[in-house]
Amino acid sequence: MLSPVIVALDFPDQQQALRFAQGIDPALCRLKVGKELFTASGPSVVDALHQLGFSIFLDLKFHDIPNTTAQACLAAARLGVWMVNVHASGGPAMLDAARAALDKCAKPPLLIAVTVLTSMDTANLRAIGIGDSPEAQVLRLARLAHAAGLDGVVASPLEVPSLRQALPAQFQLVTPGVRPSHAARDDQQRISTPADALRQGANHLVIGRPITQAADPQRALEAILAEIRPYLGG
Ligand SMILES: O=c1ccn([C@@H]2O[C@H](COP(=O)(O)O)[C@@H](O)[C@H]2O)c(=O)[nH]1
Repeated sequence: MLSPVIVALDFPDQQQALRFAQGIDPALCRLKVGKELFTASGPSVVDALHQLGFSIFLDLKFHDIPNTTAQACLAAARLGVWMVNVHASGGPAMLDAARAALDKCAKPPLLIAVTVLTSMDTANLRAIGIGDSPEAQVLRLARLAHAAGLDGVVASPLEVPSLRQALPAQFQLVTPGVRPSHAARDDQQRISTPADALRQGANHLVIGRPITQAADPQRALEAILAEIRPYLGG
């Protein structure tokens, strides 16, 4: 079975990202290219990581009017990435447009919707006018994403049990906010350990700083894989 770990490559430039990637075995994880690295380096970093043998989650979290979002998803698909994402809070018309655009591709990437950022808690939600709990808001947005035919959602591991109960088994659950028990929480609010996230039914674990900032990243990755091995299927 493929590793469920997606390492978040949050580096300031291509050179540092590639230096890191060259020290990691592509059989052990996928990589996530986010806003910092893509803004600094552009599509060339995706090409270079593909050449090293990695599958790429392009985490640009598109959130715009339907046409702009759809065209951005198409541009991402042309890079040959494995997964792309949009914000579910862009609403049904935006989600439908993104889905329709990617359906025109011969080999579309997985299309995933971000629900509530894992850095947000109840107080943050209230500050932007949402009185519901993170769990209720995640579920509402995940249902929208599912209704629009998306392949899954990004949510914290804490919402995985209710998502698994409410949505079909093939709906992909991608969870950042994953922290080995010894690791710092950083700016994440809704967290759990890699083993707990998988045990609850997450498909993919997005993990950045606990691996990228480790003294020995390959060893940190291998330690996480050893912790989750009992919970891997097949
Ligand atoms: O809700 C979300 C959506 C995306 N992210 C991204 O995941 C990584 C997490 O990195 P850590 O260093 O493990 O905290 C980061 O690239 C975020 O942009 C998220 O954390 N939460």
